[in-house]
Amino acid sequence: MKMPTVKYQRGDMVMGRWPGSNLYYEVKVLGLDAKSQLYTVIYKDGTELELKEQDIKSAAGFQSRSRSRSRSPSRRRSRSRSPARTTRRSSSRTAAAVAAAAITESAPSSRRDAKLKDSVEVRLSPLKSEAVAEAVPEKNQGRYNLRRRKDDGDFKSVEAKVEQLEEKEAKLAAATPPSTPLDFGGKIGAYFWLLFLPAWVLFLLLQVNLEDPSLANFPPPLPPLEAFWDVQALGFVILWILFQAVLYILPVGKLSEGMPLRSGERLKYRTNGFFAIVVSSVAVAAAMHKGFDLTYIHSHFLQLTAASFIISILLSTYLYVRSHYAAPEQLALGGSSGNVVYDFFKGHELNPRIKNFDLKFFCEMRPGLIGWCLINFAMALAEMKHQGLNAPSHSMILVNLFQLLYVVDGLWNEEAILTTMDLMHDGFGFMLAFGDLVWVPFTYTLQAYYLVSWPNPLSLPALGAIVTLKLVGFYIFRKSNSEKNAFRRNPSDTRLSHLRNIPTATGKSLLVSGWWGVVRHPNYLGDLLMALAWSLPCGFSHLLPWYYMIYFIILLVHRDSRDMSECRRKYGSAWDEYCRTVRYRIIPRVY
Ligand SMILES: NC(=O)C1=CN([C@@H]2O[C@H](COP(=O)(O)OP(=O)(O)OC[C@H]3O[C@@H](n4cnc5c(N)ncnc54)[C@H](OP(=O)(O)O)[C@@H]3O)[C@@H](O)[C@H]2O)C=CC1
Ligand SMILES: CC(C)CCC[C@@H](C)[C@H]1CC=C2C3=C(CC[C@@]21C)[C@@]1(C)CC[C@H](O)C(C)(C)[C@@H]1CC3
Repeated sequence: MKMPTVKYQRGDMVMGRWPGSNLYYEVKVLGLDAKSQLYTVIYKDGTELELKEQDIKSAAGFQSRSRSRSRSPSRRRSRSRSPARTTRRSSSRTAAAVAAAAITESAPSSRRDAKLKDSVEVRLSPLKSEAVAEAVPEKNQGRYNLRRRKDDGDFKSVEAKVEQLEEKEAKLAAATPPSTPLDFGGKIGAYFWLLFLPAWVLFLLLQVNLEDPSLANFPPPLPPLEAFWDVQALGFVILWILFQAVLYILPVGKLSEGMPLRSGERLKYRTNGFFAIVVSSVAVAAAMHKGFDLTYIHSHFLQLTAASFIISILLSTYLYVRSHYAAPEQLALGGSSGNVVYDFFKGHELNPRIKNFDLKFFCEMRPGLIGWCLINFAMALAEMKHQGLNAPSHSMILVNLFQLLYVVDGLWNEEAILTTMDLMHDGFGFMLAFGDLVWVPFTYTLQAYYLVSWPNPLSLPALGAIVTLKLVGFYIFRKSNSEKNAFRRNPSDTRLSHLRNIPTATGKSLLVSGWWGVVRHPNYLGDLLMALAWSLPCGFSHLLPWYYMIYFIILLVHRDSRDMSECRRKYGSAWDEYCRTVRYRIIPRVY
C-alpha cells in the first residue's frame, strides 16, 4: 500500500492560501489529517484552517525570491504582518480587502519586490488571479511607473509613495471580483429559469382562474395572445412605479448607511418606506373617492402581470448593458461568470445607481412590496363584489392583515434590509428585477386571489390558532433580524453585550448565542411559520393557495445553502466552529 507523503511537518512556518482567493499568508502547520490529506494550519491572528497541500507553499521559496530583489527596510518590517494586524489598521475593510492588503504586505509577490528596485517601478495589477496578473505585466507597468529620486535621502518619500500605492493596489485587488462557483444550475440552469419563471407565473394565474382550480384540471387552456395586452394596464403599472420613485427621492426620512463594500465605501440609502406606504394609501383612498374602481386589478390581473413582465425585461436588459460600463469594484461576485445568459439572469452589477437613486433597493422595497398590499386590498373588494358580501370574509381579512403587517414591518425596519444577502451580495439582474416587479406582487397575492372565488369559513378556535401562529412567527422573525442587524451595525452595542460571539479573521464576528445560537437562520424559521399562517385561512380544498408555503421552503433551503457556502468561504474555520456550536440550520433538532 502506498503511504501518503508528508511534505510539511508540524511547526513548519509556510505560506497558506486564503480560501477563495489567490492570497497567501504566513501560517504555522499544526498537523496533517492522514485520511483527508488536509493540513491544519494556524494564522497569526489565531484562525485555524484546513488546507490542501496545493494551497501551501514553502516560506523559504517566497523569502529567498524576495530577499534577492530587495533589501528595503519597509519590506523587512512588513513581512511579519498578520491578517489580524492588518485588520486592526483599518477595521472598516472587508474580508477581501483585509486579505489583499495583508498579502501585499507580507507575501512575496514579485510585484512588491519590484517596487523598491533601483528604478522603483511599481505595478498595480489587480490580484484577480495569478494567471491574469502575470499575463498583463507590461500593460500595468506602463500605467503605474514611479521614478526613483536621485538622492538616497529621498528614499523615505519614495517609501511613502510605495505605501500609498500599496493601499491602492490592495483596494483594486479587493475590488476585482474573483470567479465564484455558479449557482442556480449554472449556465444551463440560467436558460431554464429564464423560461420557467415567467411560465410558472402564467400557469398560476391561469389555474387560479379555472372554475375548479384543482390539479386534476391541469393544464389550464392558454388564452389568445391579445388577452395579455392592455395599454391601459401598462399605463397604470408605469404610473405606479413612477409614483413610488417620486416618493423614494423625496428628501423625507432617514439617510441610512449600507454595509461596507469591497472597496470600503458605504453607500447611503433613503429609508423612507413607511412614509411611502402611508402616502400611497392616501393616494389610493383619494382615487377611490374620485370613483376609481379598484376591482379593476382583479379583472385585469393577467394584463397587469404582462405589463410588469415587459418592464422587468426592459429593466434587466438595461441593467445588463450598463454593467459593462461599471468599475470592477461595482460588480457582484456571483454574476461575473462571463456568460451572457447567466450574468443577465443572476445580475452583474451589485448596486446599480442613477446618481443617488439605488435601483435594486428601490425595486425590492417599493413598487412590488407596496403593490402587494394594494392588490390584496383590491382582492378583498372583489370578494365582496363577487360573493355579494357587505364585508370581506374572515379568511380574507386575515390574509390581508397578516401580509400587510409583514410589508409594513419590512418598510418600518427598512434599514435592516441593508444587511441581507440581496443587498450585500447579489447582483441586480433578471432574477431580482422579475422577482421584485412580477413575482412578489402577482404570486404572493395568490391566497387573496384564490379567496375571491373560493371563500373558506373559519371557526373561532381555528381563527385564534392561526393568529397565534402568525404572531409567534412574526416575533421570531423580527427579533432575530433586528438582533443581527444591530450587531452588524455596532458589534459593541451595550444592549448586545450579553451575547457571545466568535471572532473571525475578517474582523467581523459571528453571533453564537441569542437567536443566532438557536439555529443558523432563526429569521427563516419565523418567516416559515408566518407563511404557514398565510395559507391556513384558505383551507385544504386545493393545493394552489399552499403554493407560497411550498415555494418558500424551497427558496429558503436554497438560500441557506448559498449563504452557508458564502460564509464558509469568507470565515473559514470560524464558520466551521459556528456550525459545530449551532448544529441546526432552520428548525431546531429537525433541520
Ligand atoms: N418573503 C420572501 O420572499 C423572502 C424573505 N426573506 C427574508 O428576508 C430576511 C433576510 O434574509 P437573507 O438575506 O436570506 O439572510 P440573512 O438576513 O439571514 O443574512 C445572512 C447573512 O447574515 C450574516 N450572518 C449569518 N450568520 C450570522 C451570525 N451568526 N452572526 C452574525 N451575522 C450572521 C452573514 O452575513 P455577513 O456575515 O456578511 O454580515 C450572512 O451572509 C429573512 O428574514 C428572510 O426570511 C428572504 C427571502 C425571500
Ligand atoms: C424569482 C425568484 C424565484 C425568486 C426571487 C426572490 C425574491 C422575490 C425575494 C428575494 C428576497 C426577497 C426579500 C423580500 C421580498 C422577496 C424577495 C425580493 C422582502 C423585501 C419581503 C419583506 C421582508 O420584510 C424583507 C425581510 C424586507 C424581505 C427581504 C428579502
